[in-house]
Amino acid sequence: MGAVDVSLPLPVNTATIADYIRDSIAVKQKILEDQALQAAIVRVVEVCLDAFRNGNKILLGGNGGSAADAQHVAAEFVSRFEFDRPGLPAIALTVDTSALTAIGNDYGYELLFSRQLEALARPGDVFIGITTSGNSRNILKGFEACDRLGVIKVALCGAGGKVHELADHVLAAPSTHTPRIQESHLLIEHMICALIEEQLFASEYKKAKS
Ligand SMILES: O=C(CO)[C@@H](O)[C@H](O)[C@H](O)[C@H](O)COP(=O)(O)O
Ligand SMILES: [Zn+2]
Repeated sequence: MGAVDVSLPLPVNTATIADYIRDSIAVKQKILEDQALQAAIVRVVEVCLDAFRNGNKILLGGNGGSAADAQHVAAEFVSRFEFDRPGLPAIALTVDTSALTAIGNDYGYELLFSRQLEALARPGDVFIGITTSGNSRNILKGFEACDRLGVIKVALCGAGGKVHELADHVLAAPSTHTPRIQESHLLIEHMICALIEEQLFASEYKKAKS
């Protein structure tokens, strides 16, 4: 067998790469200029701080790339974000393959998050549902369950979708394009983690920043 040809069949289109970067920056620029969205981010931080201070927890759910986000954020709370400090209670409802396959198989994929919320959530907890379309049925059903359970509903979404009407707090990336929305979600998620860490652990924060 001859050497493997690892070159791409077509020349790499650097114009396309530049367009991707520009599009991503454009959505983030809109977030930079969107005072209402920034105020909503602060309100979500306050809601999460209240939950942690009252002994409650944060639960997160999402599909595909947003499932990865749910795990990413939960790990940042439970382990650490920017500096060492005690762990904070957060659970990604996307990680237990036995629960996910049992619920999907026995009750249906739509009930993936609502069933786990019914089992794990307590009044005063916060559910962050991450969905770029804003219409994923399992997230919508999750929010319906929150109403029955006294759980605060935060939607991390894009410009459209039914979650806008269902959630208590809507953090909408100003785009309808899934990858661009996901890139902005990561920015918003990291801002929320940073602000919560700073508020809860002010002296450790100051030490880490000095
Ligand atoms: O990561 C991506 C696309 O960038 C995909 O895996 C994407 O997350 C999946 O198609 C999801 O099922 C989309 O769900 P949603 O964001 O509309 O709730
Ligand atoms: Zn993706």
